[in-house]
Amino acid sequence: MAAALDPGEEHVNFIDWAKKHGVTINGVAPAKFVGRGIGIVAARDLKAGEQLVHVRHTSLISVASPSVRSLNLPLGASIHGSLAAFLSLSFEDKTSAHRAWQGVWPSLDEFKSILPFYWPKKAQDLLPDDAKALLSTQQSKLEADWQALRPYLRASPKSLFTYTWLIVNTRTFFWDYPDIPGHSSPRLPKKRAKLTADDCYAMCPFMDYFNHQDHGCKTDYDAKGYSVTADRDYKAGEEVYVSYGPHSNSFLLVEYGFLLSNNTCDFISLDHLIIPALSTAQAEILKDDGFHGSYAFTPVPPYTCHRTQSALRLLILPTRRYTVFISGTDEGGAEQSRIDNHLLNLLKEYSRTIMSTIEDVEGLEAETEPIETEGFAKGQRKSKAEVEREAKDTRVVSGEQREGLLLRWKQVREMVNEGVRALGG
Ligand SMILES: C[S@@+](CC[C@H](N)C(=O)[O-])C[C@H]1O[C@@H](n2cnc3c(N)ncnc32)[C@H](O)[C@@H]1O
Repeated sequence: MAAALDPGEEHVNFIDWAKKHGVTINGVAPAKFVGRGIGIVAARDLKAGEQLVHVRHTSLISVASPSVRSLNLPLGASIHGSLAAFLSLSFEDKTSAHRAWQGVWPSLDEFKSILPFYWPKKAQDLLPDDAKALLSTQQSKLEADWQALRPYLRASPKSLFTYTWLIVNTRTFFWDYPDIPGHSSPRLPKKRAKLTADDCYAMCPFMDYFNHQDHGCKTDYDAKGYSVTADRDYKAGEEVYVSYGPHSNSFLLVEYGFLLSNNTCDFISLDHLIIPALSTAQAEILKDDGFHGSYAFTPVPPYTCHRTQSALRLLILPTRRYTVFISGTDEGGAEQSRIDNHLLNLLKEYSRTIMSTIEDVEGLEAETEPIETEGFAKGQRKSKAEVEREAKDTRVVSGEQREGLLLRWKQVREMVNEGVRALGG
């Protein structure tokens, strides 16, 4: 069991604040865990089914909260961007009601070492393709939100907006406003029937202390608020997790800044191996049929999903054989060995790329000591020397970043090797 360490004074203050602001805490407490920041520990033996935390709905920060609505942010701005704008303005407001909560979030320096968003370009360029694609989407969304919201941010710098945007990215929970009655209310960001997953999240005090495992405690919500219930018995001192969803390690790395060593939801994307091999006509067919991209390979049977099987069939068989396969009139058993063989060759080719990429990552010059930088998150203005150090920081790969890259590539190599073995290669 990993040691649960004293989290520090600011967390004691926050717990006091949380209890006075609608958070009920039962048998758990925040603690520091090496390599995972703060997490939640069982403060006594816990029984399966016990409610561990309840957070009153009025304590959440969502775009329906009166303090966010009072900013009159543009209706067209994304929910993610609007929450980040609210947090940026709160950070600069010494009288903000959320100061005790902000004080327990990770610092900018912590984000810089773990989130690929802040990594030097040469380290970002060495991420696996699926992680690179996720990072590029993240960068575009953040830039679009900054452009839409900067006129509303008074003197807030982009660096602060970026930090709060990433706080929202790593610390929100799904929330579809069950406490707001009716189909259409001025407090809802859209008519209820039109809400998408991107419209539905909220910051949730204390709940955002829980670290992730692929299986964890049950999280639930209703009009009264959010709750966490023990999924099994826990011994005092054990870390208590929730699941953020069935995410691959590439997703966890880019969106949250960590990798699980044993992730039953892990997979690799084959998009970069299949999509470039498609002709324009084949790509159009797959787009029309809703089968373009997201080709997953898992290291356990059945290894590939229906989308991957469909794309491989279109790629190497006559189009009519693809058509009967996707229509379900023929399961394609007669051609399965040709498909498997093609996949085997793709995996072998990928295996060679992985070997040379691992050499490139090992060759990255790593700083042994992380460079200390002070940020606005601690309410300080930067000196010229600090600004210069930060500029250097963006070019130097830290030992932690290099180790993260190396670990991810080794996990990818293991999954590819498993595929090669399973396909008889
Ligand atoms: C919702 S917060 C959880 C609390 C956070 N650890 C903290 O220090 O405040 C999500 C962040 O926690 C960290 N995290 C969550 N689960 C983790 C895990 N299994 N291993 C390592 N870090 C984890 C990541 O930095 C992630 O971005």
